[in-house]
Amino acid sequence: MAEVVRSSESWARSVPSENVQGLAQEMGDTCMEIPERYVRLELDVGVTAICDDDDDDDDEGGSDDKVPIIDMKRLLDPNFSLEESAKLHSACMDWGFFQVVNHGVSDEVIEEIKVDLEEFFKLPLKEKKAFAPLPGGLQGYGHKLVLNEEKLEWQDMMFLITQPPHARNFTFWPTSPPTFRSTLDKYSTEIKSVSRCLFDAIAKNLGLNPEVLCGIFKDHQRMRMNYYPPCPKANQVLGINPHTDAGGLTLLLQVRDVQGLQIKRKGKWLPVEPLDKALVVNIGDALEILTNGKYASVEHRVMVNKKKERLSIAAYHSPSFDHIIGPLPELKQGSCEEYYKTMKYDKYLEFHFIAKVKGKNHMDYMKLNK
Ligand SMILES: O=C(O)CCC(=O)C(=O)O
Ligand SMILES: [Fe+2]
Repeated sequence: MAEVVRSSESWARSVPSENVQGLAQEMGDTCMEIPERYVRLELDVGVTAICDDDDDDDDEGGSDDKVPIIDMKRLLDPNFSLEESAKLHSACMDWGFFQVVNHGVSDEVIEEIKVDLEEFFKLPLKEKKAFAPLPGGLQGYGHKLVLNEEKLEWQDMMFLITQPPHARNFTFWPTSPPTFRSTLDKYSTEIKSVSRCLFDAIAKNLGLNPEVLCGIFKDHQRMRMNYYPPCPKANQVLGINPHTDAGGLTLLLQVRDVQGLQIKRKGKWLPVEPLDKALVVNIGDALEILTNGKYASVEHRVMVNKKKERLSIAAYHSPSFDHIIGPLPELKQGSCEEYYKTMKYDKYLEFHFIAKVKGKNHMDYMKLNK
């Protein structure tokens, strides 16, 4: 096993990971078994909730097995915004996940980023390795954060800090493939403005000054580009382990119409159906803490497909490392108790990434009286 590289960011450790794309190819060519380090005998695929396309529940409000859909055009239209904001509020409280349509990211940019991403993962390994992180760095192709899982994840990924000014400080950025880089620039800027709109609407729903949330989440955007090769024994591996996202809001684009993302809902795993051009949005731990638990970060994982590859891009919007995270004073007024500890975000991250945790257990540590 590769040696752990301690990054310049105190909370993060990353290890060079195996090239899973190559491994999957080799398995296809030789009919070899899945290496033991990937096999999850305990995988509870049996409890996966069924997503029934034919049920009569309407998407507008009632369905309990489909992630709510928020229409951003309606959210911004004075004639419909009250109604759509209420939908957003209940999605944040009851689901922690929703899909956003009419989000304003242009079709052109979405198409470009999808194509560039597919092209990148198609490159020969040698070329992709040119984008491996420098020693101690986190950004680039092939390394992964260590989450203390003994079993490996069935995926390759590239991790980038995309939002200036921080992006400028990192070595990967100036060396990224030029077309990819300009597409990412456009995509990250457009995604950033979608996240601003959402933070704004969320702040209004919580009775906060919009500047409060936009201020906290204004300049940290990271992207994780995920490539999940097919696996003949797809039910025995995991593309990504059950986890919650650490930050405020994650905006995810699923590149192809291949199901894989599942969220924990009422004790079961529920698939999130890919919806053309929609962004899947979820609440992260920092927003759960800031809202004093009113909005919850929800555990999710990724299953892989037997035959098809799957790609996604997750854009995380997080507080800066030295930001103090705790329940916002405005949300603990009156009789409301304070349920979470207050600490610097990097201290929290250290715990999120380094503690021996699984799924969402680490949030227990953040709760008071535990
Ligand atoms: O690929 C996906 O659908 C989800 C990825 C994810 O959860 C993440 O990158 O944090
Ligand atoms: Fe995630």
